[in-house]
Amino acid sequence: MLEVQGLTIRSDTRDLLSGLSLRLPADGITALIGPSGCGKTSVVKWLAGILPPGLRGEGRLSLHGTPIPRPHPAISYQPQSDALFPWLTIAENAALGLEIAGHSRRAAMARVAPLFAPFGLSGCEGLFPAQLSGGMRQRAAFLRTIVQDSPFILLDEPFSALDAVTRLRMQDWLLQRLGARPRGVLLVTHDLHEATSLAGRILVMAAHPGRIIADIPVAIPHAARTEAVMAPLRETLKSLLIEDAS
Ligand SMILES: Nc1ncnc2c1ncn2[C@@H]1O[C@H](COP(=O)(O)OP(=O)(O)OP(=O)(O)O)[C@@H](O)[C@H]1O
Repeated sequence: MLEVQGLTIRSDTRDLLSGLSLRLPADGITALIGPSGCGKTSVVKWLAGILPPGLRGEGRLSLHGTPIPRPHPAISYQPQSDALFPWLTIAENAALGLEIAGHSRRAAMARVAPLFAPFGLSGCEGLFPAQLSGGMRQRAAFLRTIVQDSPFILLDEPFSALDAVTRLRMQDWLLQRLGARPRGVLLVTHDLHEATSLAGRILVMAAHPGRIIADIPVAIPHAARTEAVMAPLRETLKSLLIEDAS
């Protein structure tokens, strides 16, 4: 269990978040939804230890009850922008997280190689990020994050640039991968279908200041999450988001 307690994030002019607490179980997906600007990205950036200049965060982070520093090797992060290095090939970018974690380049490359095909990136290994579409770059960034061994993963709108079919494919792939090798995922998304089809828990944030206004467990097995079954939950989430905006 990864636990954040009493997180406050301030800019020079205001408190973006005030006293936010959340728990990320070691298994399954927790979705974080909320209106634009409520602070979702700031929460994950704080967790990843890379809050930008201009923002200051204070809070406690613990792993299985023990306080840990940020950044921490137990946590990997896929930012909203793909953050691929333009001077590295797609294969080198994809392998980078493993190399930083101590794997040799050869071992890291061998580990990422089988994932290019399922990610629709076959033949792109030797290309540079500028030669790929936005959706392809996002898949490469997802590959780089997911291939790492860290038990907790922060995904900030990881599929936002993908077409509908590729997005569904990547979502299925993520569920299968987590089924085979459980990890704790915090998924920031604006897509209520994505949240309700993937998450075991949905945290709803409100703005001014950013805070969590609902923590909703989703106990329905993934195989049973049809449109009709999940529609009432999506309506509940919509009402919470609309109530906050009005
Ligand atoms: N470097 C910064 N300096 C000052 N304020 C910032 C900085 N980065 C973000 N903010 C402010 O923090 C607030 C929260 O931004 P954040 O990106 O965390 O929201 P979000 O919920 O992830 O939004 P979105 O859904 O649009 O991605 C916004 O009001 C934003 O203007």
